[in-house]
Amino acid sequence: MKNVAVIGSGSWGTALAIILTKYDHQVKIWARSQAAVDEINSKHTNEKYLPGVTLPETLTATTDRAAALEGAEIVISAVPSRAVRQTMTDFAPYFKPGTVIVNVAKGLEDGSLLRLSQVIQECVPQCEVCVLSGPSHAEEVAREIPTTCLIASENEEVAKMVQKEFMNPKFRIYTSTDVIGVEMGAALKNVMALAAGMNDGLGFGDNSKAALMTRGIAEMKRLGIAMGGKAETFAGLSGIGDLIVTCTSMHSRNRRAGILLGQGKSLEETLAEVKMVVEGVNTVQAACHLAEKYHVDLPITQAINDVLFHGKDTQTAVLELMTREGKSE
Ligand SMILES: NC(=O)C1=CN([C@@H]2O[C@H](COP(=O)(O)OP(=O)(O)OC[C@H]3O[C@@H](n4cnc5c(N)ncnc54)[C@H](OP(=O)(O)O)[C@@H]3O)[C@@H](O)[C@H]2O)C=CC1
Ligand SMILES: O=C(CO)COP(=O)(O)O
Repeated sequence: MKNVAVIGSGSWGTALAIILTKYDHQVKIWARSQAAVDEINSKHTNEKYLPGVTLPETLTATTDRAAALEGAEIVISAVPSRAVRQTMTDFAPYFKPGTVIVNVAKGLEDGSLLRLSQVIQECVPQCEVCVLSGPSHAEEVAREIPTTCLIASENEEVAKMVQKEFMNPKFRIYTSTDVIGVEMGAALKNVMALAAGMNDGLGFGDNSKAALMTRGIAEMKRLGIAMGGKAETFAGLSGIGDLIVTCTSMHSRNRRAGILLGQGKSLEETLAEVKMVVEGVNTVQAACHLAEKYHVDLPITQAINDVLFHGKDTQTAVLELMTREGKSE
């Protein structure tokens, strides 16, 4: 049993807090809003992010950073990618040296193009940073539907410690030392899920979805390998596994956003309707910049970038993808 702090009271932070509390850890959530803290502490719910789910009564929340981290041996960072640097900078003075931080956000930092574990390590160099990824919608983990994830750390001992602590009969954890591959799979699958949603919103079918996912994983792998990740990681839980769940599940925020975009809604309308964070939208520009930097071709990612930020209509983007020069697989 460990003392675990979860920074962020959104759907994923709350779901992880629930499953860890149910399997005997002492868990405290840090939320930025007092209303969220009051609801968790007194009503044992988080209706905005996990409607219909009852939280364990021993799971508590606070807005106080020092109180949240007091005694914490493992800290989960569960804020969206755009909030990671500021949040970790604000928390930095409260971390004890050697604390293990598990980043669960899936994305890249705009501008710096850094992976999120790199951002966290810059903010809190005194801590051990690792990454949790895999096909894991919060809505299902919170309801104890069997789920598998991956803990990635260059330090295998750290990965094994987190595996041992987080694993339970409903939440199976594998380890990996390929942090680059795991983080790039996690970030890039969100862009593909936007495309899969557009496929559905446009009224396309199963052939086009299968094509998108197959060529999508090829793109993810191409960039991931160029950055130093391993090919086999993209055949695993944080590659094809997460791609499948995000491209096909109605729980996926990215897929839902893609459906609305495919139906002709603007990006602004789409984000307002989905309400929760849509990381693919935040990741696509960074992915295009990385493609330039590493000289790799990412046609689907580029097409999504053109649709989201350069006014290209979805039908034209699909036609252009389909009529590119013929290639060998
Ligand atoms: N949901 C899921 O199933 C999964 C999500 N993830 C990843 O986890 C990360 C978090 O996603 P998720 O929980 O779904 O997001 P949600 O949209 O459900 O919640 C976001 C949380 O972050 C807080 N937050 C937002 N902006 C800031 C900020 N600037 N500073 C501090 N806190 C902030 C929100 O607080 P407030 O409520 O006050 O706005 C809220 O608690 C994402 O990177 C996502 O890709 C990974 C696997 C599964
Ligand atoms: O990463 C996820 C599932 O593994 C969550 O994906 P969405 O953010 O699209 O809901």
